[in-house]
Amino acid sequence: MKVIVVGPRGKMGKLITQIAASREDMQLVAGVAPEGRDYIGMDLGQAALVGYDLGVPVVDNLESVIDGCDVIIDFSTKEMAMVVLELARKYKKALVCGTTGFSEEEMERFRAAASEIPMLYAANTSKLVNVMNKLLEIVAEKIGEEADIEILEMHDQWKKDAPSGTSKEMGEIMAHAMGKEISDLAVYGRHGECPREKGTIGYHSLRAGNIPSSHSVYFGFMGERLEITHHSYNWECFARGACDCAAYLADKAPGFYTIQDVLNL
Ligand SMILES: NC(=O)C1=CN([C@@H]2O[C@H](COP(=O)(O)OP(=O)(O)OC[C@H]3O[C@@H](n4cnc5c(N)ncnc54)[C@H](O)[C@@H]3O)[C@@H](O)[C@H]2O)C=CC1
Ligand SMILES: O=C(O)C1=N[C@H](C(=O)O)C[C@H](O)C1
Repeated sequence: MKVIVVGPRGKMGKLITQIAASREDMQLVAGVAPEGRDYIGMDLGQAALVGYDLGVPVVDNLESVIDGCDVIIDFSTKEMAMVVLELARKYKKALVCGTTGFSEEEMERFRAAASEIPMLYAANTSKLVNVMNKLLEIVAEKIGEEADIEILEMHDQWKKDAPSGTSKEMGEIMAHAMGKEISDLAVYGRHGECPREKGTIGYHSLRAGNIPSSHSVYFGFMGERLEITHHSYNWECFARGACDCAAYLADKAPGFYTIQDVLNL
């Protein structure tokens, strides 16, 4: 499978490049970085600190290399992801997008592209987060109406979006399990709102140092609470998952795929 990585010097892009380079089922064909970066034209292996040359370049124009790939892996910014999406559609290339921070309209563009290309969107490519999502679905279905539900997520100081894509997805999963729409339940940054409004889901975001990612969901009852938590120690679990998603698309027809399909959850 021939792979292009967008943002190969980013936290995720670098790891994805390193992991893809180590996989026998993948061949990297280029990295795509923003115009003006001093590593444009450099070997992708050097730029992404793989430790050896890959014999393919980092370019600043996706369109100049897109013909040579089977799949594009995008963990960049919401602006660049939209550019990548349109080019993937134009050239009929499979796309894995793990970028977060999109509006509902932008998410709809990913779903629309699925009639033309194999499209996999995953706000979180960690296996254990997606197992946690299954647990949340069960718990919300059983006790969601009774509990005060609060989501707390922690990330590094550089993260561009809040709340995290994962926490938004967790809220949606729980709302659906309760037969509701998250737009009717969500309260962002609850502090200040007292007493707590019953039947809502609160979101709390904390940004500090280089915390890779933590998500906790609290189900508050009278006299007891249930907490379900995932911590990542670094970003490797997400990068491995991203490469598994790309490999999953190898023989797929156009359609909208999710990490749940990849993990068979
Ligand atoms: N789905 C998942 O499991 C995960 C998703 N993410 C998401 O992935 C995204 C990236 O996260 P990080 O790697 O931490 O960010 P980062 O800031 O370290 O990397 C972003 C990369 O995108 C590149 N980029 C920006 N504009 C570009 C353009 N016009 N052309 C080419 N490249 C461009 C930057 O040069 C940079 O290398 C975020 O939205 C984050 O929330 C992060 C971790 C896991
Ligand atoms: O930016 C990150 O780091 C992460 N972003 C994703 C999100 O917004 O949920 C996934 C994971 O939490 C890491």
